Amino acid sequence: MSNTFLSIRGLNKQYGNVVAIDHVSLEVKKGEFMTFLGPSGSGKSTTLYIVAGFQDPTEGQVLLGGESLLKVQPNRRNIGMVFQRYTLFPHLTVGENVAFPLRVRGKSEAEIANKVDEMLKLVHLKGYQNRMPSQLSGGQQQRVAIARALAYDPPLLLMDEPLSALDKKLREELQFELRRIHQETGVTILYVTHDQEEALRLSDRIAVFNEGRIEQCGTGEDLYERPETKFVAGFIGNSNFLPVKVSQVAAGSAEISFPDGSRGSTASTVMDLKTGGEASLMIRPDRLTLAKEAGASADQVALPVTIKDTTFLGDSLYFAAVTPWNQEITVRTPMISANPHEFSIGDQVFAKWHAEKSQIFSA
Ligand SMILES: Nc1ncnc2c1ncn2[C@@H]1O[C@H](COP(=O)(O)OP(=O)(O)OP(=O)(O)O)[C@@H](O)[C@H]1O
Repeated sequence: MSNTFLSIRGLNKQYGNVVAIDHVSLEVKKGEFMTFLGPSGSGKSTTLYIVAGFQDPTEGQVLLGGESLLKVQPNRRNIGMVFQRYTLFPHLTVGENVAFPLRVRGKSEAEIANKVDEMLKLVHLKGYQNRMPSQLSGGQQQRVAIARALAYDPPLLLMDEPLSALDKKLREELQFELRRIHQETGVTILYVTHDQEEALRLSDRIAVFNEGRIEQCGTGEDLYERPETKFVAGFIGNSNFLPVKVSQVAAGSAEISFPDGSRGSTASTVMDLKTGGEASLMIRPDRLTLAKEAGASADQVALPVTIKDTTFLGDSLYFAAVTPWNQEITVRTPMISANPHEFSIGDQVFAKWHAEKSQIFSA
């Protein structure tokens, strides 16, 4: 890729017998907001810390602008960093905190004053210059940390769960701010989170980590609409996984049967799908509709279900329904196309979906 800015190649890190990351490779473009998303212990922080220089890889290479980063001392890497916990100097004012990296780099007083002003404006904390960190809310402290990290115009900003210590409302506010700051500065960001909603809101692309590997890297839409593994399908968005038997495989489609004998098809296949084999069919709750009659068009699948619960969620209706083999599945219907009183608990109805809206994975 010619416009690659940061290149992570075959990174491997072992702590004794523990493999923290296993041949992680990734190309990041200049100005991109790239998020590492994955469960606890999946290797996100280890990868970030190797880029930062806090850890050395057992194997692999990291290039920034085509030059190896691994040979450069951490304090010379010119990379901005923001962590989960507020890491401001408690004895310095807000202004002095932001000025700190500039002082270390020997900038002139005039330059420092200008930059501190500009940065506090950027994070919407104009006028807070003389406050002490202890006089700020958690969200404000993180804004100062962001201002400090960006003060010397680093080409790369690393953020390790920077919003996870904040309550939901503040977190959402800062997510919005971060997007704006990213757009205004054009800085390349590597961001670590285990919150999929946060990842979807912020990122240009998301690398999904699982057990030390990147399972898939793509836009939020790629990951939601075209997950390549069952793990990604389950980790991004909500999903129903139905056990199926494969009765026929053709190019780009498969005939399947469900445990109650009902038949259907799916417009997706995976490499190791075999006729007669077991597989898992994934359908998003928002791709399912409920109907009183079975009548389905040729490209639709209709499964008999019994409604177990209905919930009004304001913008949508949520149903829990039980299949003939006693599996609970969920259906989500936007209010705009729903009549809240059409279905009741105990109703025997049909859950329908279009074959191309489902995806099959080896079981
Ligand atoms: N210093 C260490 N010594 C031994 N094992 C470690 C060390 N640091 C990390 N590990 C292990 O490496 C694996 C990856 O950890 P890492 O912190 O990168 O995951 P993570 O995805 O960032 O998780 P979290 O979201 O909990 O921070 C885990 O199994 C962890 O226990």
